[in-house]
Amino acid sequence: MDKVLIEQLEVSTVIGVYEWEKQQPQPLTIDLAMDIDCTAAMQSDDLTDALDYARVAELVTAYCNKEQFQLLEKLAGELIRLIFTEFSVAAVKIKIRKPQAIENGIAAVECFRTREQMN
Ligand SMILES: Nc1nc2c(c(=O)[nH]1)N=C([C@H](O)[C@@H](O)CO)CN2
Repeated sequence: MDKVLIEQLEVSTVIGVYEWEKQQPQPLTIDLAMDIDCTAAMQSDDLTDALDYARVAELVTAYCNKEQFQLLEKLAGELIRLIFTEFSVAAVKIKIRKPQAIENGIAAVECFRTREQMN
């Protein structure tokens, strides 16, 4: 299966289980890999036949700006659901890094779901 990727998308959102984390947004970095058949775009050279990664990035960024969750897992699941709702992709892999979570490393969550798994 072909994939359209977005790597190291920087967003800001209110996320965390502790009270101090709920007071202000913090940075996250998101990688997305979306399974989609690129045959039509290969042949036509037309953006309307492609998954427009710029639109996906805008949607994900706007969603993170307005929503608030405790867990990275919840945000990952909601972003996967949003992408399936808005775009004709067959599967989504998402990795969300939370650089400020731990002092001596980078915490992250990675999730993969097919469209069927989310139904
Ligand atoms: N698996 C997870 N573990 C933790 C999360 C999370 O979202 N998923 N979140 C926290 C806290 O919010 C932490 O980031 C504060 O430093 C702890 N563990």
